Amino acid sequence: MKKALFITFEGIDGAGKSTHIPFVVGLLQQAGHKVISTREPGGTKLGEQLRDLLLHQAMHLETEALLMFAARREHIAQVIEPALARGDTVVSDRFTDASFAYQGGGRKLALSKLDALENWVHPHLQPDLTLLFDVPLEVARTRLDAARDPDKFEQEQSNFFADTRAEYLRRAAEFPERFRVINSNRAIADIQHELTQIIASVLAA
Ligand SMILES: Nc1ncnc2c1ncn2[C@@H]1O[C@H](COP(=O)(O)OP(=O)(O)OP(=O)(O)O)[C@@H](O)[C@H]1O
Ligand SMILES: Cc1cn([C@H]2C[C@H](O)[C@@H](COP(=O)(O)O)O2)c(=O)[nH]c1=O
Repeated sequence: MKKALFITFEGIDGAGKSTHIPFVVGLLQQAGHKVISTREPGGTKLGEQLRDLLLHQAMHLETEALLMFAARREHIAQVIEPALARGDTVVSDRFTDASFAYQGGGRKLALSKLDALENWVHPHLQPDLTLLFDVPLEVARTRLDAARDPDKFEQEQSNFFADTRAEYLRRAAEFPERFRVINSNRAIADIQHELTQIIASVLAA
């Protein structure tokens, strides 16, 4: 049986991560994995309701962090852990690194509070692989402007995204064994080529 993997996609809004999820899911399926594709905040009925609040309702930064982790608790219990226990591979569009990057880096919530929430909600669960799609802020902004109406996070100023991006890169340096930083300011075909190599090396390990 294939080893079940937990793979997360991260990056600032507009970095291009969601564009590549179907491609990576396809690579994993070709290798014989049954794949559950999901997202945060969300992934469950309650999580999607919380997502709607989180993306559209102003709130205290600690409320925001707590709701992110409440949605995550449900997501882990209802989707992620059962899938991994069945032997399925889970691909999630964002996970806890996003809380460190957005609530910690962007909003300046103390990282010790996020450590405490992480240790409470998933003390023994970490992604096997985190793909961090990295782009300069102005590239992400241009892509978002062309794509859709901005939600609460996407309306933030450039210093918020600079700090969010910096925290993502800091975590990538802290956890090099699971992070791969992908230069997402390239043609989609070039990024797919690199993703093919990364997934092949993870599957071969
Ligand atoms: N390499 C690329 N070159 C040009 N455009 C791209 C590239 N990657 C993605 N895009 C476009 O940028 C926009 C944002 O992409 P996408 O939705 O994948 O970003 P995201 O990182 O998932 O953002 P969010 O987190 O806000 O959902 C889309 O219109 C997409 O087609
Ligand atoms: C999991 C998580 C997400 N966020 C933010 C990041 C994005 O702005 C939105 C989700 O939108 P997407 O288009 O699906 O990427 O939520 C956050 O601030 N903290 C988190 O933990």
